[in-house]
Amino acid sequence: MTAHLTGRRGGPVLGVLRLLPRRRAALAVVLGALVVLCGAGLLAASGALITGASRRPETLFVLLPLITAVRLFGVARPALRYVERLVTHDLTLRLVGRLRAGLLAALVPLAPAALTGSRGGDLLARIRTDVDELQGVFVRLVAPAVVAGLAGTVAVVLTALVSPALAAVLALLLVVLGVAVPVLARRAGRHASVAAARADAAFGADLLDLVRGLADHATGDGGATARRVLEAHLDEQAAAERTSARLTAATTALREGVPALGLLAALWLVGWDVTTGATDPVLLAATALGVLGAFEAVGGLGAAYAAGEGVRAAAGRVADLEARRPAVTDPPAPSPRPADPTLRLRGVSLTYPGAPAPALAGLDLTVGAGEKVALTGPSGAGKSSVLALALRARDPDTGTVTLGGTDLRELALADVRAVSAWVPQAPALLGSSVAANLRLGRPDATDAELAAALGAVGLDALLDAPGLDGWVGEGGSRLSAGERARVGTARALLTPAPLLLLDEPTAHLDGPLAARLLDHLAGLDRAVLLVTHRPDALDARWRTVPLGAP
Ligand SMILES: Nc1ncnc2c1ncn2[C@@H]1O[C@H](COP(=O)(O)OP(=O)(O)OP(=O)(O)O)[C@@H](O)[C@H]1O
Repeated sequence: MTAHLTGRRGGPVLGVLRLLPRRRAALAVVLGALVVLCGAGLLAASGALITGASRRPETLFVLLPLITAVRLFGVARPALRYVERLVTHDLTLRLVGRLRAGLLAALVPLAPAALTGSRGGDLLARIRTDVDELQGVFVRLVAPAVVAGLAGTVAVVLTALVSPALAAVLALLLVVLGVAVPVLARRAGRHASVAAARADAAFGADLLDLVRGLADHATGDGGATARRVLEAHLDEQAAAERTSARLTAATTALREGVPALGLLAALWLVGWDVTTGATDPVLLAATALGVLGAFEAVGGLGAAYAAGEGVRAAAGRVADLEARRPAVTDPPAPSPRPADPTLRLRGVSLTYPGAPAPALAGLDLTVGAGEKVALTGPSGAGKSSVLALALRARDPDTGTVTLGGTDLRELALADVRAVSAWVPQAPALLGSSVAANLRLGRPDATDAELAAALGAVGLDALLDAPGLDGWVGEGGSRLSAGERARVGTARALLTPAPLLLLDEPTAHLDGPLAARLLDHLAGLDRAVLLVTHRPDALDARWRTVPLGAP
C-alpha cells in the first residue's frame, strides 16, 4: 500500500501508473507485442510459402523452413495471447487491490470531520466508479499504447530490411491510423454528440410543454405552431445524426483504407525492386501481407484514446480526495495513553468552518472516572459537538480537552479512541449478521457476551429473530431505527473503553425501554457522557449539564 495513491509529482494519472507491478506490466506488453508480431509473421510466412510453392520447387524441403514458420506463428499466437491475458488479469487484480486499499487509507484519516461536507453517494462513487475506471488504466490505456509502440517499431525495422522506402511509408501510415485518425474522430465526434444531445434536450423540453398545455395548443392555429417548433428540433436531430453517421463512415473508411494503402505501397515498392532484380520475388507477397498484419499493432489506440479521458477524470477525483486535509492528525511523538480516563474540557470554543456563530463558547466540563453525565439543551446547543471534541474528531478553536490530564492533541488518535467508545445518533451498521456488527466492538467476544450486550440494551428479541447469525439487511435496513441505535450501544458496551460517549441513545425508544437502558448505563462501572432530550427520564445517579445556545 502506498501513502499517496495519485502521487505528488507527475500528475494524478502517473501516480496511478506507479501502482502497477512493473515486472508483470513489462511482461504483459512484451507478450502483447509478440502476439501482434506473430499475426504479422503468420501472414508474411504464408505469403512467402504460397509464392515459393507456386514456383514448383523440385523438393518440398526447400519450403520446410516456411512451413515450420507458418506452424510456429499459428500455434504461438493463441498460446501467447492466453498467457498475456493471464498476466494482464493478475496485474489488474493486484492494481484493484492497491487502489482500494489506498483509497480507504486516504479516507480513514478524513473521517469523520473532514468528510461531513461530502455526500455519501459521492464518496461511494469515488470508491466504486473511480476504482472501476482506474483499474482499466493498464488494459485500456497503457498496454495498447506500449504494444503499438513496441510492435510498430519492430515491424518497421523488419520492413526496412526488405525496403527502407516501404518502412518509411509504413511508419507514416501507422502514425496516421494510430494517432491522427482517433484524435480527429474523437474531436469531430464530440461536436456531433453535443449537437445531438442539445437537439434531444430541446425536443424533449418542448414536447413536455406541448403535452402539458395540450388544451391551449389545440385552440388558435390548431397546434400548427407547436408542430413547426417540434419539426425544427427533429430536423436538428436528423442533421446531428447525419453528421455522426458520416463521421462513423469516414472513420471506418480510414481504418480499412489506411492498411489497404500500406498493402498497395508494399506491392508497388517491393514489386519495383523485384522487377529490377534487387529483391527476391518470394519477398513480395510476404512483405505485402506482413505490412497488412502490422496494422493490428495500432488497432487498440482509438479505444485507448477514449479511455484516457475517463482515467484522467477518475484520477483527478481521487487526487482531490487525497488533497483534503484531515481535521485532526497524530502528534509526531505521542504521549503514553493515560490510565485515568477523566475527561476535562476547559474554556472550549468551537466554530465550524463557514458557520455564522460558534457552536460552543467557553465551555467547562469534567467527566470523572465512572461518572454519569447527561448533556441536555435545545437542538443546536452544541451537545454533539462536545462528543466530537471528546473523541477528537475535531480540535477546539480555543481552550483544551484533556484525558487524564493529557491534552488530546498530544495523544495518538488510536489511544483517544481506545479510551472512548462513541455511538452517534444513527450508528453505521454493516450489511452482515447481528454478531458481525457487534463484534466490531470486541472481535473475540463469545456468543454469550454478545447475548448479554443485547440483553443490556433490551434487544433480547434479536436473539430469536433474526438470531445472532441472522442478516440485518443493507446498512441494518431490516432493523428499526431504535434497534439500530441500540445495536450501536451494545457494540460500545462490548468494548473495554472506560468512557462511553453516547449521542441520544434513547431517541427512538418508548418510556419503559428508555428507562431500562438508562438504568443499565447508570449501573456501569465506567464513565458515561450522553446526550439526551429527555432529562426527566434520568435518576439521581446522573449529573445533568444543560447547554444553552451559545
Ligand atoms: N459539521 C458541521 N458543519 C457546520 N456546522 C455544524 C456542523 N455540525 C454542527 N454544526 C452546527 O453547530 C451547532 C451545534 O450543533 P450540534 O450538532 O453540536 O448541536 P446539538 O445540540 O447536538 O443538536 P441536536 O440536539 O439537534 O442534535 C449547530 O448550529 C449546527 O448547525
